[in-house]
Amino acid sequence: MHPIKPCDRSPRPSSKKRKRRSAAAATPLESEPEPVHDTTACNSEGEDNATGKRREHSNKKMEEETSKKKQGEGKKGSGILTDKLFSDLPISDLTANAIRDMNYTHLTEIQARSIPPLMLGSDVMASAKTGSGKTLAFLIPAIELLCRLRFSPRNGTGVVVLCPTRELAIQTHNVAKELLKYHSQTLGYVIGGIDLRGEAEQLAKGINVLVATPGRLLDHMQMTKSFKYECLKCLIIDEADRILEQNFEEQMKQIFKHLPRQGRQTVLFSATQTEKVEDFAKLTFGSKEERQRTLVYVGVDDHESKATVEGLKQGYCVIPSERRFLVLYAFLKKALSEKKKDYIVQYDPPDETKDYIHRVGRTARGDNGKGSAILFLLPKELQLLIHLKAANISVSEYVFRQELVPKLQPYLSVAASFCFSEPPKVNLDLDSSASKHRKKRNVNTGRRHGIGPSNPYGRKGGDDRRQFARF
Ligand SMILES: Nc1ncnc2c1ncn2[C@@H]1O[C@H](COP(=O)(O)OP(=O)(O)OP(=O)(O)O)[C@@H](O)[C@H]1O
Repeated sequence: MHPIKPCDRSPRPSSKKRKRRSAAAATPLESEPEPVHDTTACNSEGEDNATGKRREHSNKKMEEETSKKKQGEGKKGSGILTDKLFSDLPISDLTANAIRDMNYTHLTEIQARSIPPLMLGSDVMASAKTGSGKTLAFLIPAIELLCRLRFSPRNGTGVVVLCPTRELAIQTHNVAKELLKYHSQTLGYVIGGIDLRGEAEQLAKGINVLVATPGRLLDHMQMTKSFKYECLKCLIIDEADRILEQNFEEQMKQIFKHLPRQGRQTVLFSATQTEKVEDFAKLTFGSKEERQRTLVYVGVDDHESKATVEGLKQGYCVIPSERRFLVLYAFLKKALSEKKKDYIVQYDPPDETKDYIHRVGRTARGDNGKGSAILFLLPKELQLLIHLKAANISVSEYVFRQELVPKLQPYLSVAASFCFSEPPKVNLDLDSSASKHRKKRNVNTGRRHGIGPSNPYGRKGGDDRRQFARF
């Protein structure tokens, strides 16, 4: 079990003391969290009515589902699942019931290999393909840790999960919300693009599990006085490879300076093992020698030759730039008419192989996940395939079947009328000076965005250094 300092296990105070302690919630915390006096915490002694009812309900549910689960035990998915069961994990009933509600029975490999060392309190550095179940792998032990320590809002933040993008932070927050369903611990996120003051108000109330993007976390560390993180017990860095790519390195250094190091567990997860992740590990865990003494490595795909998942079909299609939009439009329209989702279409190539892996990793996720990804390439971009092959990613040529061509034709002609040679005449009846100016400009240049055969990405002159393929 995770080492708990003696003060974490101090006996539960009387209800009088409890009241006094809550009244003193505004006083600064000592370096260790106070024991939490919330009777809904995961211990079985002294449970209140609400907990009793919940337990009764969940026991009933458990009984109902035991037979169901038993039937399912023998038939774990043939994909990423192992034969290890969540019901065999030494976790609280509260987490176990939430997992059952999520309909998960078997652990994926990354979960089976990283949850045990994380539950023991080790620092862990793990990598596994996208869509292999990393989120639960780090969230379950982190939530269990706070549950065991009986964290409550007045203890402030006990777990920080850092994500490279807002979208990922929200996804992670949603999974944490499901896992915390029966727990008393609080959850929240701080991400860029949202009102700083509103977030600060939430932080002041005490967020135990905080999902954050690095820049915004640092903002609050520097500016939000009511943000309490002195008792931080676990720092999780998800998608470490992408965090460094987004130029968060300086912010990460600052964050490490602010965070308490003593008694803190550090966890680093990534989808790919790259030099950047190695650099990050140096920053996070110290030199290689230091790390070898204390760190647990979990490399699920180390023995695997394939960088992408089994259920993913990957194709590429060479299309001259002036037809790319037409093909995209036709492709999407057709997919929509057939009610097909989830296709990953890469309209332009990624800058690096690992970006490719991350993009296609948005489909064929989870156990036995199936999906398709198609990559549009200009003839001169074909050399990207050499880089992909070097990383053991095989992408086969996608040829539009002859019988598909007549089906695509109506869409192609609609798309052709959009922004290519003969735009349709549409009177928007907007007579503002801005629209007049726009009309004038359109007449002069033909294409406002400047995209054309000689400029497929709409580059605005030689100095335009926005992200374009560099192959
Ligand atoms: N034990 C499990 N059994 C069945 N499905 C699972 C299990 N664990 C996770 N999943 C499902 O697998 C999918 C991918 O999980 P998750 O998002 O955690 O992957 P990931 O490795 O973090 O991916 P990425 O690197 O792209 O963020 C999700 O849809 C999730 O619901």
